[in-house]
Amino acid sequence: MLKEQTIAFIGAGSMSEALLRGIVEAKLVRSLSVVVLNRHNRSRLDDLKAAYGIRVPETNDDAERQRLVREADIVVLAMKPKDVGAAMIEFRDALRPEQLLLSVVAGLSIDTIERLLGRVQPIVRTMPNTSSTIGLGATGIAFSSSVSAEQREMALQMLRAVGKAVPLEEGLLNVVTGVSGSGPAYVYYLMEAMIDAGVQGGLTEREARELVVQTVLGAAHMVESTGEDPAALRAKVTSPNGTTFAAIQHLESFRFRDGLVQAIGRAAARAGEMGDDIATSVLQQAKE
Ligand SMILES: NC(=O)C1=CN([C@@H]2O[C@H](COP(=O)(O)OP(=O)(O)OC[C@H]3O[C@@H](n4cnc5c(N)ncnc54)[C@H](O)[C@@H]3O)[C@@H](O)[C@H]2O)C=CC1
Ligand SMILES: O=C(O)[C@@H]1CCC=N1
Repeated sequence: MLKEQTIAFIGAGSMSEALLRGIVEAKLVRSLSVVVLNRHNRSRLDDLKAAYGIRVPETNDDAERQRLVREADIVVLAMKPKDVGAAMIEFRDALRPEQLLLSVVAGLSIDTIERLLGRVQPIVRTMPNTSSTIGLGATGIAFSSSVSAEQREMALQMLRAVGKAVPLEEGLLNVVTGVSGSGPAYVYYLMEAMIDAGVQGGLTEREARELVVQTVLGAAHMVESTGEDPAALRAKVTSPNGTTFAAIQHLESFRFRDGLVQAIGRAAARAGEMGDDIATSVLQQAKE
């Protein structure tokens, strides 16, 4: 049961905050069973403690940080990919073989963690997105072979506290990174362009923003609540030789759809490259 677990977050950034807020507010855990560590920025920890009632280390003492990680049932890795090598080396000796490691780090593979630890370990590799902050995240989630059924359930509960979580083979997490991990940025990019167009046409920024936000919200809800394919819904907006038809034709002349498909492929490939870089640097640092 998640409620009886202690959870240590390594890294106090936006992804950690989204996840800890979700599990604390849903009362899936006792707030005092959650501890958050951060490399720098003590005031960030104090703010999280004040907001969610979680625990933070009392000192900046390395031994206390190690102890807090050692004592946890679940350890969440939530630092930037560039910092993961140093963090894994810092906490390697504190980690116990039965602890569940849950990573949100883009590219960090189960294999890299297990090679660094020199053993199999229950590991959950996830790829969430920033909409987790408001409970509307979309997360791909993969499990190492030694994750127990109970640990699997607890990890799913944690991620489902901040949105939807889809269990997948680990090999699919790079494409998930391209589709939904980075996905909010493509939608914001589209929204930026739609707002620009409205302003260029004479709307105020505020008017354009209000109309665009509602359009995007409405379109997402339409797909969800009707269960229809986006293509079928698009066809209903598109009158023969009308305005939408003209706009889509123009987008097609720029190969917009192909461009987006290729962009997502590029993001997925980049996730793979980042994973390779992390593996090289983590294993190199471990040898030094
Ligand atoms: N931003 C996004 O859209 C998404 C990010 N991610 C992944 O989430 C991870 C975290 O991202 P953010 O929360 O945006 O990062 P962030 O930079 O806001 O926070 C990371 C925190 O970790 C701390 N940290 C670094 N090394 C540490 C150590 N050894 N001990 C304790 N704390 C340490 C840093 O001081 C920093 O405060 C990244 O690996 C990223 O790939 C995953 C999905 C989506
Ligand atoms: O841009 C990045 O690398 C991270 C991973 C997914 C979203 N943001």
